[in-house]
Amino acid sequence: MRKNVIAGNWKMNKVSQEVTQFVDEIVSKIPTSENVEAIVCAPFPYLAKLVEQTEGTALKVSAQNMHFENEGAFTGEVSPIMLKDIGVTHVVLGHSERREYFAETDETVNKKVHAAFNHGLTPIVCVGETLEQREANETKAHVEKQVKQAILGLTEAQVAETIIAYEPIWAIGTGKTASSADANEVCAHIRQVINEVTSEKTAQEVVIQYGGSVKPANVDELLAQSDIDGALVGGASLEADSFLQLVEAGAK
Ligand SMILES: O=C(CO)COP(=O)(O)O
Repeated sequence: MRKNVIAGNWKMNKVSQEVTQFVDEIVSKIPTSENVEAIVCAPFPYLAKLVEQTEGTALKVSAQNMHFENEGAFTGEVSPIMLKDIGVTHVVLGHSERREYFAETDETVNKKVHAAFNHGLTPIVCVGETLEQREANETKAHVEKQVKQAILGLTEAQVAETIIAYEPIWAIGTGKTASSADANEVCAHIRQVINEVTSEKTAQEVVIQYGGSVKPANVDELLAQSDIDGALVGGASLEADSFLQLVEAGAK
């Protein structure tokens, strides 16, 4: 059975003292259930400290981006080797904010997914449509293209380990959540695409999260859907109490 992966994407929020306080408040309370995996996706300056603070606990630490090269003249970038070196386990790739503001493309996402696996990091690959695409009935075709490009060239075992986050762009930070049925329909389509590219067995193993205004009040209904296996959460992951409630919902 697939577990729920609840990942809190802090985006560009929190300073050192807030990071420490967050961890202190929740680390001993994170459920150790086999049904759930809890991850915080923090800004680069706090990753090493977070890895130390969460050592031996059920809370995992993710970066929000990385470069695909191992090293070199890429001023301002962080490599997969560096993330692995400090003990980070996951990396968010292709978030819509990176695609929109930082020229991330399906091609660079694919390179980064390969780099993640080459260095033992688990990628959380974000896909999702704009409001215009949804209204033009292009959601499934768009998401299908993003997923296919992201996993291009991976082995079936790597596809099975990839976490996919379906985040409709119009639902991010807007308070608008896709209805659980609509979200599930797209997540089921993603699973079908993976089935076509790999196999039914692999498609059944892949964790597919929903993201976009997830909060304690709507998480149960979303997680009850057949093809939603967790959530990638922005705003509601910033408060320790609210993040903990989301993880507890995932553990049920
Ligand atoms: O972008 C998101 C997580 O990556 C979603 O953000 P919100 O939960 O704030 O809508």
